[in-house]
Amino acid sequence: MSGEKVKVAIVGSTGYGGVELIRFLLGHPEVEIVSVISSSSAGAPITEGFPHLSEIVLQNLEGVDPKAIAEKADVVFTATPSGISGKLVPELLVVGLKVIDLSGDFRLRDGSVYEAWYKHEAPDAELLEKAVYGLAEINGDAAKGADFISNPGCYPTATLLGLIPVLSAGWIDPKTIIIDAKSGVSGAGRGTSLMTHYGEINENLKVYKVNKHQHIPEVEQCLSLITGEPVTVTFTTHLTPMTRGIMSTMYAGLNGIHTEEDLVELYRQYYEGRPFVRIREAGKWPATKEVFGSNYCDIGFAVDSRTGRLTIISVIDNVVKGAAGQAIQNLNLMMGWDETTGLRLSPVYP
Ligand SMILES: NC(=O)C1=CN([C@@H]2O[C@H](COP(=O)(O)OP(=O)(O)OC[C@H]3O[C@@H](n4cnc5c(N)ncnc54)[C@H](OP(=O)(O)O)[C@@H]3O)[C@@H](O)[C@H]2O)C=CC1
Ligand SMILES: CC(=O)N[C@@H](CCC(=O)OP(=O)(O)O)C(=O)O
Repeated sequence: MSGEKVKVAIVGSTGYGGVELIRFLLGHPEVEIVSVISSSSAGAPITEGFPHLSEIVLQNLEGVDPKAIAEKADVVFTATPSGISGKLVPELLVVGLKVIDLSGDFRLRDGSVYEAWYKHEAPDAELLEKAVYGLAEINGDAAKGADFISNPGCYPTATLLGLIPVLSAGWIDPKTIIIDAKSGVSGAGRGTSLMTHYGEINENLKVYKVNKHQHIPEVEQCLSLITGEPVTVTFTTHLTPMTRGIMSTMYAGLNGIHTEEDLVELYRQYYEGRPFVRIREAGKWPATKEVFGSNYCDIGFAVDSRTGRLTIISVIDNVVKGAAGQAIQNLNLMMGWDETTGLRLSPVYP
């Protein structure tokens, strides 16, 4: 790159994913943010809605104009809702931008599956084929040099990182997988709703989208690629009264006898050289606070020799590893940089 910084733009910069991209990219040594984009507040300083960025981000918000973005930027992040990205991304690719999309629009290979679960018209099959699914620890090689990456969903990131090593090893029966996942309210984005406002979620725990969550086909698509045959899962999502964090607790029947120590060794080997996945020692389980504000995914295990079942606990910060952090990890892979560049922040504690 001859010492020049790569120029990045962010569409959806006024959402939770977009603002978190700004926070991390400000500390990234290889990039410069050249444009923060909003479809509804173009012309206003970003600090009007986000005073915490006062005297840090000086630009005004700009409108969504692919040609104008291409004149300034090399890479664009689309932190936009599903249904919007599907229409916008083709316009950004055609003007020569590299794109990293945070929405669900390009994660599913089969457009008819997307339409069934997301209830939007699917993007062109050619683009669905072209999009590299950016689960960095699993598919990082495909991201290297790519010009279009589809960032995984928040729940699938925690869930797949937790399940793939043991499924690849053949130690669990894929027919028995049950996933019980919980998210903080920022997973629903910045918009207000009856689901997430204080009086509704404070001191409350809610189950939602049972057997209907749009991340079910994404998890099944990836697990089926691992086993080579269709895998279906029971996947139940919960909303918890916290701002950030996902805990995915997964259950499956074990094939044969494997101890917690065996699992720790299997996972440490599988993720060797992948600094953002941390495996707890046997008998220790991670908590969401231990990854808060960071790009880590922490995983722990419990084997129940009485029932022959394995429990896997995987935690991430949904806004970081589940969205903006992983998107930057994908930028690093795309550009051939060390995957940790700009992401070496320890979790915020307490
Ligand atoms: N929050 C999370 O934990 C995660 C989110 N995601 C995905 O990332 C994406 C962004 O999520 P999040 O930041 O939480 O969502 P938010 O609702 O907080 O933000 C979305 C942003 O998109 C912008 N937007 C809306 N309509 C348009 C449009 N027509 N054209 C351009 N921009 C538009 C809005 O900004 P404005 O009105 O200023 O244009 C808004 O700020 C979503 O697809 C989400 O599913 C994925 C993983 C985790
Ligand atoms: C707490 C909460 O509401 N979380 C959201 C996650 C949304 C998301 O990541 O949606 P995409 O698939 O479009 O990326 C949900 O469960 O729908």
